Amino acid sequence: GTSGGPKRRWTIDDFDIGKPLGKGKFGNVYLAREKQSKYIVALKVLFKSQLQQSNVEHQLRREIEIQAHLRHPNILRLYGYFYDKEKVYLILEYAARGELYKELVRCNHFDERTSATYILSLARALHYCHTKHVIHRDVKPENLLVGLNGELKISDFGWSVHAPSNRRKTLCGTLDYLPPEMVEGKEHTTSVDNWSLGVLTYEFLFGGPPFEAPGHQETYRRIVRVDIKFPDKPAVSDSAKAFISKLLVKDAHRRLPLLEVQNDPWIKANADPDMLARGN
Ligand SMILES: Clc1ccc(CN2CCN(c3c(Br)cnc4[nH]c(-c5ccc(CN6CCOCC6)cc5)nc34)CC2)cc1
Repeated sequence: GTSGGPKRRWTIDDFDIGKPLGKGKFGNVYLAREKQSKYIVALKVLFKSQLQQSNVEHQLRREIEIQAHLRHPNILRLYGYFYDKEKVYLILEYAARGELYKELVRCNHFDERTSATYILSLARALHYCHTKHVIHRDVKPENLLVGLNGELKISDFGWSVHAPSNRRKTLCGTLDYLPPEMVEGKEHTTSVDNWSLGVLTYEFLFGGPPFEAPGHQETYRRIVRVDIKFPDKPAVSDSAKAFISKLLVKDAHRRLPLLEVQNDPWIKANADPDMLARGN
């Protein structure tokens, strides 16, 4: 593979380009194969013109800087990058089973065992990031990919920063995953990811985020009030709801620490150890 080898200068001619895996605002992601090693990768091709127009080059530089240094089974690897006159290319790990949110849309919601297994692996990956003072800040289904053995991979560190931070996350995307301190533009630290883990657990079990509302204003209000409502359908255990309530706490210091997630009764009763053993 391309693990830790000498930093060589890649060019597009080193790769056979395959089918597009998806299209985004700034470019596309292609299945690709490195010619010499025959290694399969995902090649994210970004247009410099688009990046400049949206003034996100600094964000891309941070994404590259952060993701290149992270090594964890549940974090999508960034093997390297290169650029030419018009484009920037990111050489990324290929996640064989694609984007998790498409799976969530397809089956509406996940069962408690699947959800607990995913959440425990994410807690481990986020704790690893936090030991390196990296906050992801954008943990949502769209940024989760599924590997060959069904293991989760956190991708897209475009919004990650070094803790602590008061860097405004220009609210272009959805507010749904942001904790009170971020929607209020206050200083925030690694515990924003603990909050997002609670939002994600809710979305896995109920099929949608907890503070969803028609407009930004209403979502904002529901977040800062921590206005959680558990619907009757689908039926979800009280211990799962108790787990969610330990993470969706307004006071950032009182959120369940990521290292404590593995000791939570709901997680212990539902997370699948083999799944986790397989480097998940
Ligand atoms: Cl610039 C930009 C362009 C597009 C996107 C949205 N996606 C971000 C994630 N991308 C992938 C990355 Br990065 C790494 N590995 C991947 N693997 C896949 C993938 C893998 C397999 C499939 C095929 N499906 C798998 C599930 O069953 C039905 C068939 C679809 C997508 N997409 C990615 C695909 C594109 C984000 C940013």
